[in-house]
Parts: sequence; C-alpha cells; structure tokens
Amino acid sequence: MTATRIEVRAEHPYDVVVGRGLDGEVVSAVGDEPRRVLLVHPEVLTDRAQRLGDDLARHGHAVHHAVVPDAEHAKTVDVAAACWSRLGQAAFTREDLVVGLGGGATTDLAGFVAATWLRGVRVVQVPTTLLGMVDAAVGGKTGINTPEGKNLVGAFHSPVRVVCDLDTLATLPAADHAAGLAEVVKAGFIADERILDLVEADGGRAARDPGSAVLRELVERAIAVKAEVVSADLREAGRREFLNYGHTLAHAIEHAEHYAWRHGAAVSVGMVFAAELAGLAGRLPAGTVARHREILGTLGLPLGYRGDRWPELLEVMHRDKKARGNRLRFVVLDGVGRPGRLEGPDPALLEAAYARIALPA
Ligand SMILES: NC(=O)c1ccc[n+]([C@@H]2O[C@H](COP(=O)([O-])OP(=O)(O)OC[C@H]3O[C@@H](n4cnc5c(N)ncnc54)[C@H](O)[C@@H]3O)[C@@H](O)[C@H]2O)c1
Ligand SMILES: O=C(O)C(=O)C[C@@H](O)[C@H](O)[C@H](O)COP(=O)(O)O
Ligand SMILES: [Zn+2]
Repeated sequence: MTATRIEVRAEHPYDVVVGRGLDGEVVSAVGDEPRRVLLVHPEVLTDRAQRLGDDLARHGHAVHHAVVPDAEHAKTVDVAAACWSRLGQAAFTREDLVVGLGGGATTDLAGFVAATWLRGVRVVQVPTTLLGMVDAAVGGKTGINTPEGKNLVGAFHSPVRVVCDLDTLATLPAADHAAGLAEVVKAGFIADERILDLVEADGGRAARDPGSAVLRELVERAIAVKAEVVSADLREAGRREFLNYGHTLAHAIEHAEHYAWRHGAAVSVGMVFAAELAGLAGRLPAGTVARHREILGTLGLPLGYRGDRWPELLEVMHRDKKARGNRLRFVVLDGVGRPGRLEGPDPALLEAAYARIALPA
C-alpha cells in the first residue's frame, strides 16, 4: 500500500508520511551526508530502535542511542539534561540530527532536546503510538513538565519529517490505542465531522482495530486537521488554541494523578467537561453534548473524574497557557466543527459543569 504524504507549512515545509514499512523514510530524512544521529527511545522499543539504528549506520551515519524513561517520566529536566550530555560528549554540531522514536512523551522530549541543543538542530519524529502519529509528533510543539504543571517549559520546533509507520501499532496496548482515539475524536469535534461518523458507524470497532482501513482514514484525517491548523497558526496566536479542546481540565487531571492517567484518557474527560460547559452556557445543543459521551464511551474512554478534587483542579487550571491573568479561558464548541472560546467564565458555571462529570472519590 502506498504511503500518504500530508504537508505542514511551518518555518519550513515538511511531510507527515503515513504508511507501512517506512524506515527508508527516516533514513532519507536524515540525508545522504554522514551525520551524527541521537536516536531517543524508551527501553520498550529497543529492538525497533536497534533495527533503525543499524539501517542508519549502514548509510554511513554515526548512531548514538539515548534510552530514556518510559512515558511521562521522560519529560523532565533531568532527562533532557542527560540527553544534552550525550550530545556534548559526542560533539554534536548543527549539521547533526535527533531522531525521536516512541510515543508522544518521547517525541515531546526529543523535540525539546533538538530545539535547545545549539539553539536548534534538526529532528525527525518517528511516533510509535496512535496519539503520537495523529497529534504529538506533528506540529512542532515540544516540551517537558515541571513540578508545577504539564508542558510548562518548551519550544516550537518543527521536525524535518514525521514518519508514521502503522505497522508499529500492532504491539500498542489497547488502552494506549484508545487514548490516541481521544485526540482523533477531538479533531472530529473541532473540524471534521466525518471522523465522528466513521467512529460511530460500527460502534467504534473498526477504529479500535489497528489494521483496519477505517483506522488509516481516521489517522490521515486527524493529521490533516492538525496540519491545516498548524500551517495557519504555528505559534498559537489564535486558531491553534482550538487543538487544545478538552486540555484545560485534562492537564489538571494528569497533574493531580501524578501522570498515572494517560493523556488521551484525561482529554476525553476534559472534552466532556468542555461540552457540558458549552451546553450550560447555552452555546451547544444537548444532543451534541450527549454525542461526546456516546462516542468517547463507545471507545472505552473515561467520561468523569473525582468530585472531591475540584478545588485542586481549579488551582492547577490557572497555570494553563490559555489563562490570562486571573481569567481562565476554555475552548468550547458552538457546534461540531465550530470551535470558539469561553473567556473568564463565572465560577458557578464552571462548578455546575464539573458537577455533571463528577464521580464519587
Ligand atoms: N506536542 C504535542 O502537540 C502533543 C500533542 C498531544 C500529546 N502530547 C503529549 O504526548 C504524550 C502522550 O503520548 P502517548 O499517548 O503516545 O503516550 P506515551 O508516549 O507515554 O506512550 C504510551 C505508552 O506506549 C508505549 N509504547 C509506545 N509505542 C509502543 C508500541 N509501538 N508498542 C507498544 N508500546 C508502545 C510507551 O512506552 C508508553 O508506555 C503526553 O506527554 C502529551 O502531553 C503532545
Ligand atoms: O498542538 C497543539 O497545539 C495542541 O494543543 C495539541 C494537544 O493535543 C497537545 O496535548 C499539546 O501538547 C497541548 O499543548 P499545551 O500548549 O497545552 O501544553
Ligand atoms: Zn493532547
């Protein structure tokens, strides 16, 4: 099956390549001249990293492996510093490259290391989770967490290519697959209703099948949504905020759970909350609010969170990047494909919306 190429027009244009058996796309993105390559990956992907590293070495590149902690544990200043040390010891120059191989946490870290080393070296992103393919590795947002919150330190740094090899999804645990579908559904609600129709068609079965043609269409559609938004507003001066649908509450939940929750699971809860908020504000019909619960529920994603944690969540949400001064700002929908903002909502409205998703402790 031929690969699909979706272009992102950022500081430089680059392709997101979707297909199967795509290691050659990584090698060609690194280029013909011999380079030093830092291949950043978690231990769970060592075999895959070894194969890719050998391939790069056969093409004359000097490959250095940086094995980083799994999942969100990778997104710390200590791990970034360990990567900078590897780059320094191997005398990486501005001609050399970083390759991020892994889920969104790994590609966020690898992108951040590339953004900061010598004030910016090239990065090739090779996402191995559904979430990484449809969202995290695309668009050049890179970052790490601090004790105060998620993604509080980072940089916009576009990759030179994103290589989405669907074969890698065969080993992805079902819960991580579902988490990725949450971001796919997000793209559907903000910009592409066909995504929602596809998920609904068979009660989500095809979407949950990593080998299905439906999943491939969902992946390509979600990437197309992100590529279009990022091409129009790379640095989030306006429209890019819509990609943050559901994330204001989601990031606070992840923080409250010390990152034991998957990002996509938290985004699912965050979208239900945002839908309830828009419903109570009189902006979204009850049927569309219910559609959030139906679709996300079908995919086995959570729809609520502990009621007793509201004060803590509210405090953390004030550190959201969309907040201005003491005013919270939420992305809400005025309909499917019609995202907008809710600025400085009345605290009673927020609490009422939260009451609708609150679960017993
Ligand atoms: N930069 C962005 O625009 C952006 C967008 C969305 C999400 N994110 C970030 O992405 C992260 C979440 O990404 P994620 O959901 O990919 O989680 P993750 O990176 O934590 O990966 C999930 C799990 O899957 C494992 N894994 C990865 N590939 C595998 C494979 N092929 N087979 C088996 N196991 C595999 C990982 O080791 C990990 O345990 C969060 O940190 C989130 O903030 C960033
Ligand atoms: O690309 C974007 O822009 C997004 O907001 C995509 C989100 O899915 C993603 O989780 C992002 O990392 C959140 O960004 P942040 O700016 O809120 O840290
Ligand atoms: Zn996200």
